[in-house]
Amino acid sequence: MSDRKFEPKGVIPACLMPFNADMSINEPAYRAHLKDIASVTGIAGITINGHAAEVHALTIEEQKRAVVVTKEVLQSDVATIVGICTESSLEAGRLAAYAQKEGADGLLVFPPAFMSLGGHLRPEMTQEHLRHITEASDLPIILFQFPLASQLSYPLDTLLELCRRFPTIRAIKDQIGDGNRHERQIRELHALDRPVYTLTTHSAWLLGSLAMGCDGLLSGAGSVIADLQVALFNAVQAGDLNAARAINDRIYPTVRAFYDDPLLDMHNRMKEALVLLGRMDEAHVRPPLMKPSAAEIEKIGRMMQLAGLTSENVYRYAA
Ligand SMILES: N[C@@H](CC=O)C(=O)O
Repeated sequence: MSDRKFEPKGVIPACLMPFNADMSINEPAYRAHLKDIASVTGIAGITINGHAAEVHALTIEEQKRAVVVTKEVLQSDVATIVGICTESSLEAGRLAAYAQKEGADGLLVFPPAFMSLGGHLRPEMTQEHLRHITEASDLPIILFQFPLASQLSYPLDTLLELCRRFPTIRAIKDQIGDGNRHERQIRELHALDRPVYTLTTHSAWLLGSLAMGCDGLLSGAGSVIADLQVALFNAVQAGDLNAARAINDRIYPTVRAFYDDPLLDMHNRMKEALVLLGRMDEAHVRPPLMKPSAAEIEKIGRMMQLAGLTSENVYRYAA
């Protein structure tokens, strides 16, 4: 276990998971990718086993192996936040305990996907899920607040009650998708007796979201543009709107490359971008994700050019 107490705020990129053509994990490429992200000055940690790493397509053994490999690469230099994404609360508890034993610094807790069939009407089920996790581990938790449209988001009252009941919830990763609700959540989480941070993952409108008072961001796009995200966050924190808008202009073409419909291709496209930028040799995704079309890969290349990103400056562009 790490001896540092991790505070989940600031810029926390979520890494990708490189695969070989036969769909096995490309461990050397994963290690190199982690090193690239970790080389960015100013990040607060790296999230593994998240959407960006195609966690839905990783076995439990692969998720555990990813924790071990990540710790070998990052050691105690950069905080490791482990996604806990499983349909089973028992499995979630076991994964959380494993992550803590292997030295992780925090957990990113996903809602079980089957809860979309009415979980918002049974808040006690979410409490039970979190009970299993918090009894297995006392690591700081980032609770993933899904988009309203997903039917997996926690109603505001439920969210606040979860934060009151489970003191290790220290932040939410917010993808609620509605600006009105987003701002209200930020304010009400800050107003709790034990304030809870908001890490935005509204990666398609980061500037607006950060300006509402977020405490940081946790985004898959950090696998490619972590340095620009750090620069944007710092400019917003400093209240320097002109600088923030200038950085946002550099980020914007990458938003079009990664986050245009259909959203589920976002991390798939980031892999293609890293191949185009010379940071990954190959871009394979596990089905049901499928390789973007040649036309889309061409668009990704064009957007990287528009953003000014090159193999020489990627991860250093904001400097
Ligand atoms: N918004 C996230 C995806 C959700 O986990 C991202 O930007 O990668």
